[in-house]
Amino acid sequence: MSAVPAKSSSSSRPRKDKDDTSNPDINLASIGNYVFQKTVGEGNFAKVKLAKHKLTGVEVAVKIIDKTTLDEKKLSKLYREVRIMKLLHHPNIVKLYEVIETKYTVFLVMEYASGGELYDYLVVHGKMKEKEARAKFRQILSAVSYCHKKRVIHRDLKAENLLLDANLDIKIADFGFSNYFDPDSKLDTFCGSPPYAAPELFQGRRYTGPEVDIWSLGVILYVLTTGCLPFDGKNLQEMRESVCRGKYRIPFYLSDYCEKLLRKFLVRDPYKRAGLEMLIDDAWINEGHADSPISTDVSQKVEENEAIIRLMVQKYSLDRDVLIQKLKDNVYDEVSSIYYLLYYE
Ligand SMILES: CC1(C)C(=O)N([C@H]2C=Cc3c(O)cccc32)c2nc(Nc3ccccc3)ncc21
Repeated sequence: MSAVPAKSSSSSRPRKDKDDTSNPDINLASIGNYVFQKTVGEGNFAKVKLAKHKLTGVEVAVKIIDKTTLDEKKLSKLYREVRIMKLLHHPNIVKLYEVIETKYTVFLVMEYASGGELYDYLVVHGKMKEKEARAKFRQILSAVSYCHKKRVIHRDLKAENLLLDANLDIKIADFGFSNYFDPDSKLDTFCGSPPYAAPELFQGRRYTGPEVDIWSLGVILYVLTTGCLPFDGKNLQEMRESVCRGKYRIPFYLSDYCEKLLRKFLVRDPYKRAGLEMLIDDAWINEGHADSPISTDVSQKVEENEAIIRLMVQKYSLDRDVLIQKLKDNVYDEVSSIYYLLYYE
């Protein structure tokens, strides 16, 4: 039971040829105030490099997107991802510090989660005891309900997209499939990775939004506590049948409260599936946390920190009013990024 499942790819995208050198930005050693160190990840349309901010020394992760490989649709999805990242300020969601755009490339300067993927953590350490799974799951739940309160759905929640920072706190990454939702209308794009996808997505049904993230949260809870996927299959057809049948094994070692919680998440009928507001006072979620309910409106909205502003004005001879106005306007440039890096450090 403890064999952690194989990585799930969110959707098959054509690999672009590696050696196209039409984009002069792709192999830069630095960009803006950031010096690249090593490659942390490579996707089909983006490369992520570890970098260091020259002025503050803070380590960041820079997502480098080669615009020349994107068509109109993908480009608008990229700008939507950036708009959504600018909206989200939560301790368990990776932060966006700065956006640098050239003719060919977009550089998203973001928080670096040095602990890597929760997926890899499970491969190394095996399933978690319920106490540890609860601590992680509470952070995930807090971040996802914060997104839903902002009318944002992630749509690709999975162990591979849950990163860990140096303190092993959760940092939700990769909002590439995220979107806004309207409680009174339906979305119909099939997103996410099959083992974590809700039955209605396999059935091509339209959905409101939050309910598909909630299904994925149920799968994540199962993976955290058992180290296995609840639904599996040799191919997409088998996976689809397994998810739509909705039957999964409950290992003997799972507590009753944990089993009851799984049953609230993994409900095939999206209209019967629990909403996050109901789950916040679930018995398993609150075991040992009676005095500290999950705070869902944890907005780390950046307030003006006088000490940091004064330090920046003196050390980098920046104009105080210009800096404060940038923070008010939610700007993500080389000046405001110094503030964010010092503020969140
Ligand atoms: C910018 C951002 C948010 C991002 O896009 N990635 C990529 C890159 C690799 C990867 C992945 O393996 C899974 C999800 C996201 C990602 C990041 N990876 C990290 N740390 C890390 C450290 C060791 C191994 C994997 C990830 N910190 C921040 C980011």
